[in-house]
Amino acid sequence: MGTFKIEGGHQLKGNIQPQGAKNEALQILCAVLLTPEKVTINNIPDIIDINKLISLLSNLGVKVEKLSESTYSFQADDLNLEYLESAQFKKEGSSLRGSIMIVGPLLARFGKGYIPKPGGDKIGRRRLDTHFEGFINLGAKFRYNREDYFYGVEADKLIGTDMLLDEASVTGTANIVMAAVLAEGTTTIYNAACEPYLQQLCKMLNRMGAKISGVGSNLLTIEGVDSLGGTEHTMLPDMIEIGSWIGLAAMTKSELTIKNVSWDDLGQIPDVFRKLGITVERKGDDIYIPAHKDGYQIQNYIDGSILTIADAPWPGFTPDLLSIVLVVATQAKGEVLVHQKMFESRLFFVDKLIDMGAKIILCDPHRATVMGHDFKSQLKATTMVSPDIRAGISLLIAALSAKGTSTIHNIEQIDRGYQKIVERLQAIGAKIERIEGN
Ligand SMILES: CC(=O)N[C@H]1[C@@H](OP(=O)(O)OP(=O)(O)OC[C@H]2O[C@@H](n3ccc(=O)[nH]c3=O)[C@H](O)[C@@H]2O)O[C@H](CO)[C@@H](O)[C@@H]1O
Ligand SMILES: C=C(OP(=O)(O)O)C(=O)O
Repeated sequence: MGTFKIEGGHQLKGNIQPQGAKNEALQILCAVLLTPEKVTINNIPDIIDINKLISLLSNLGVKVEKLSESTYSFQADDLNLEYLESAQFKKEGSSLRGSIMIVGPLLARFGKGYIPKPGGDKIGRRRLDTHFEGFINLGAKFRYNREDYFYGVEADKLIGTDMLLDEASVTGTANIVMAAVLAEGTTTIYNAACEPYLQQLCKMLNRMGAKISGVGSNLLTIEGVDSLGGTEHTMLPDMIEIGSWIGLAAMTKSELTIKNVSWDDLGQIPDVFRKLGITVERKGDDIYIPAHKDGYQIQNYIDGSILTIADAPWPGFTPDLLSIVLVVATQAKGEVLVHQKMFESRLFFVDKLIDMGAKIILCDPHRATVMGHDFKSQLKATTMVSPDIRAGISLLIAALSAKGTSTIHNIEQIDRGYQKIVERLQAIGAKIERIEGN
């Protein structure tokens, strides 16, 4: 288990370039299974989850070529489908969440898709019903082996149909879209997730020859085609990383420029941080955060009532940034209620922040009220264990703002989503070190 040692209380300064988006990359990499032709992908983040998915694709027989640090080509022209029934696949497929999205493409192209219960963050219940109901609607037969948590779908052919998803699941929509593009006839998917990463997937599939309309809305219409061809695709910058760096700048009172953020794809993210009193300035396609020497003040609602920040499916605010909002609020002036609606186990890390001196009341598993210190009291350094990827980065931000030296264990949880984090933070002046192998 790796560890970070962090000396907090230092101001940072400079530019930071966000990595390619993890959650987009997971969708896009699975889409290479839809064609025997070559697909070239740029801006792939070098993080644990993505490297695991690339290795899984390679074990499945996809020819993978690394063309530069962040560009790879993939060619799925001679797959080894027996791998799907191997013990190795059961182990590798269950070690990340994104692997679930190989099922749709495999089902569409080869008539069968299998997956062990996927991993990902232990942040509450994460059901897969939406995915499999979608495949069943397209005509697939479903089986689930409860003993080894193994899911399977099979179909001689998929037939387009109209469906209304029971929830706007992000990976569920991506999976169903990737199955429907090769189905016979037309599929409509209502209550589809429509976040920028899904839009990116649909645009890429259209470039490969798919016929998807309604991209960006919650009603997708997909006219099935017989086959898809190769393409080139570039990942957007990671919006969760961008939000993390906004939080980092505010809490360490640092002047930071976040480069090439693709502003128009950030939705509510800049405004939510502005509601916490943080100045988020647009400079071309960069975000400029000035040093908040006098702190930042949380806005109330017009009627004077306390601000609530809650998640919702896109274009609502992403649940993946609520842990960061929460940690940033601990040093704001004012109060905020953070309401994590989607996941029931994502707020328990506040115990650690409370140990560090933050004023937080965990109202129930979904809601926490934060009373900011307005920098009148600094957080105290401590030793902690990162429970999940976003709590991990939030604790790291807390440690960088705290007085003294903190230690964070289980940093694999951070490494699975943040590329070369030590080097990038050191480059803007952070005192952070990686201690391997303890
Ligand atoms: C690999 C990947 O892309 N992971 C992201 C993806 O996970 P993932 O695709 O697994 O998440 P889903 O969109 O399926 O939903 C996650 C959870 O929220 C609940 N839910 C979902 C939709 C809804 O309208 N209401 C609702 O309550 C679901 O029951 C589920 O428990 O989307 C999540 C929600 O943005 C993000 O946290 C994850 O980082
Ligand atoms: C929850 C997340 O990831 P995953 O779905 O891979 O667990 C996340 O990226 O915040």
